[in-house]
Amino acid sequence: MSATLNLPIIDLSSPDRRSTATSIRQACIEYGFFYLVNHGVNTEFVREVFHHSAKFFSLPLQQKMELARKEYRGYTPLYAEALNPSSKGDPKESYYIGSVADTTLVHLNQWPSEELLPNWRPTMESLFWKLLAAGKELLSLIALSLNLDEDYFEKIGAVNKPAAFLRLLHYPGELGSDEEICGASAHSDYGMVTLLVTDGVPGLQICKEKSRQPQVWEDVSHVEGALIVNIGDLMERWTNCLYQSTLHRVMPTGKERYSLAFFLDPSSDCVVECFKSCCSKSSPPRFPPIRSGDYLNERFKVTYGSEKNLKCSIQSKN
Ligand SMILES: O=C(O)CCC(=O)C(=O)O
Ligand SMILES: [Fe+2]
Repeated sequence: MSATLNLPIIDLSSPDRRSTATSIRQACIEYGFFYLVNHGVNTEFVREVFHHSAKFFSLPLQQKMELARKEYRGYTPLYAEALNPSSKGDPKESYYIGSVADTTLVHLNQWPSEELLPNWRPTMESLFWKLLAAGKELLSLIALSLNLDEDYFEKIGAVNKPAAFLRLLHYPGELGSDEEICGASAHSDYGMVTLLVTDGVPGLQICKEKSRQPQVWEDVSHVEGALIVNIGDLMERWTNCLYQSTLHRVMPTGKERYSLAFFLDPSSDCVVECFKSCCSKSSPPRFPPIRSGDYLNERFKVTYGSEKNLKCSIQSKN
């Protein structure tokens, strides 16, 4: 049995931005995870999105494979992805939608036809825009929490062409509850922040101290109407490990589960180097500066193996 955490709840629309920023700082230092409420993505709409997601995943495999992932966009079948590269592949299927905000790459997205799944594409595009808006608003508070100007991520070019991805996930329930098989194996996310929408079925767990052995896993419960936010590896590098990109996984419970993960990553040309407010003489930068696109490319390659056209899929062409 794992303990259940009481993660902090952050109110995105609170007028007291200073105090919200202070709570974000505490949450990111202690957990690297928190709940986000009043984020502008309403519960009714989320229900509709899950309905559309379930419709797609219930199509015959052959039909789903017609939209098989290319350029990191489209359908990924069961076991095709290993979030932990030493695992045999995760028992989940997913569907990736690349940034609809990036005019140079938006054409790479694949969509089921309107005849097959009416209103599917506009619903997913609408979710994308809503999560992008919430994510950008959150980033301004994260900047404040690091004693930076609210528009700092804009100023350094991190969000002008964000390499955002929306991933629809489906964990089939019938695969059993073998302790050894995770729905999503232990991993940290790669980029800035992830906004996660869950359907109420449990399974998500975090390990607060990744280097501690044996690892201690704690359950993250679903809070109706809240998004679950977690810090990614590039944010950890930016903050010199002040903010944790926490290890997490999804354990099977025997129940079918759906989730929606929105990865908000920096524009590929943005150079990620330790924020001045996060290093000092006694605490020098732990990581060399790195171009976001190069870093993400490497991480994608390890997770998905060598995928053709990997480079052009996540690097914007200027
Ligand atoms: O499905 C979930 O709850 C988590 C998914 C996740 O961690 C990921 O896709 O990176
Ligand atoms: Fe994740």
